[in-house]
Amino acid sequence: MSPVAEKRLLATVLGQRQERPPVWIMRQAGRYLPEYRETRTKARNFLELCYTPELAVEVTLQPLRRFDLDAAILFSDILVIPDALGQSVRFETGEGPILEPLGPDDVARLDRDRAMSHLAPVLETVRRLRASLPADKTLIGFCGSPWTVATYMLGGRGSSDQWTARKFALQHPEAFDRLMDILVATSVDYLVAQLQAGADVVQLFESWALNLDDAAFARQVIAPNRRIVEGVRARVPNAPIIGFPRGAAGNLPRYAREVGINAMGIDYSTPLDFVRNALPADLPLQGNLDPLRLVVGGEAMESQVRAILEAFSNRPHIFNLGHGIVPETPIAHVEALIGMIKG
Ligand SMILES: Cc1c2[nH]c(c1CCC(=O)O)Cc1[nH]c(c(CCC(=O)O)c1C)Cc1[nH]c(c(CCC(=O)O)c1C)Cc1[nH]c(c(C)c1CCC(=O)O)C2
Repeated sequence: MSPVAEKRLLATVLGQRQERPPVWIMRQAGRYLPEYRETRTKARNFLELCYTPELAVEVTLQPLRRFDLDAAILFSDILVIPDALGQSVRFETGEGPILEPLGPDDVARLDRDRAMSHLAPVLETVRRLRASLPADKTLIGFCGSPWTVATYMLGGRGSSDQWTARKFALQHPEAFDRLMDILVATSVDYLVAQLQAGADVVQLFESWALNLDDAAFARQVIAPNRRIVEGVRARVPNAPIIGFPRGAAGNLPRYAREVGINAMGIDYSTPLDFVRNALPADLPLQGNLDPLRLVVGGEAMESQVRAILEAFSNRPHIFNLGHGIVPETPIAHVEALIGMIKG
C-alpha cells in the first residue's frame, strides 16, 4: 500500500479534513458512459462482466480516464454474494435483479464453503486494479450489508417497501437469524480478502436502511453491520470502513455511534442542518447530492453543490452523490460537477 498522505480520499476517511473535498461518484462505472455500454456487450450477461477480471478492470477504470476522481470503486455488485452462496441470481435489462426467492427451509441449503472460491475472480480484479492505479487514487472495495442483500434474497427482486423480507424476519426469526449469520460471515471473509488483495477502504452498502422500527433497525441494520466491522478489524487491524445506511434518517446518529465505521455516507434526503446538529463534528461524511440534480445540471445542480460544500466545510468530507448516478446523466454535467469541486 502506498502512503496514506498521497491518497486524499483515504486520508479523509481516516479523519483528515482537506482544503477541497476528495470526490467519487456512487455507481461511477455504468450505463451513462458509452464505453461501459460497449464493454458490456463483450460479456454474455452482467454477472459474467463482474467475474471477468479483464473486463471488470476496464470498466472500473473508465470513469477515472474521463474525470478527475480521487477513487476507483471495484466493479462488481452486492448480489455476487447470494450468487456465490448458490442462490440463482439473474440481471434482466430494464428489470433489475431477479433471484429465486428463499423460503425458510432454503436457508440451510446455502453453501458457505463454495463462496470464496466462486468470488476468486473478483479478488483477481482487485489485485489487477491495485497494480494499475496511480499512487494517489484510493481503491474502494465493497459489499452489500446483510439486511440489504437479504431483502433481495427473500423478496426475489427489489421492492420499495421490503415487505417480504420484513415479514420473514418477524415470522421466521430462527431462519432469518441464521441467514444473517451466513451473510455476516461471508461478508467478513470477502471484505478481508478485498483488503488483502489491495483495497484501501471498504464500503458497506445498506441501501434499504429505511422502513424499520427501533427493534428492527437494531436487529437488522446495527447488529450485522457492527459484527462485520468487528470481524474485519479482528483480521485486518484498523481497516478503514465507510458505512452507507441509505434512508436511516433519525437513526443516523445511532448508526454513527454504534456500528464502528470510520466514515458515513448520507443520502440526499438527509437535511444539512440535521448533519450539523445531530452528528459528531469530527465524523467524516460522504455525500450527498441528489442524482437528479446531476441529470438536470446548471443552477439546479450548482446551488445545491454550493450548499453541500458550505455545510461540510468544517469537517472531513468526501463529496459524492446521495445515491447512485442514473443512466440518463449527461457526461458534460459530471464534468461540470467535478470542475466545481476541484475549483
Ligand atoms: C442495491 C445495489 C445493487 N448493486 C449495488 C447496490 C448498492 C447501491 C445502491 O443502492 O444503488 C452496488 C453496485 N452495483 C454496481 C457497482 C459497481 C461499481 C460502481 O459503483 O461503479 C456497485 C457498487 C454495478 C452495477 N449493478 C447493476 C448495474 C447495471 C447493470 C447493467 O449494465 O445492465 C451496474 C453497472 C445492476 C443492479 N444491481 C443492483 C440493482 C438493483 C441493479 C439494477 C438497477 C440498476 O441497473 O442500477 C443491486
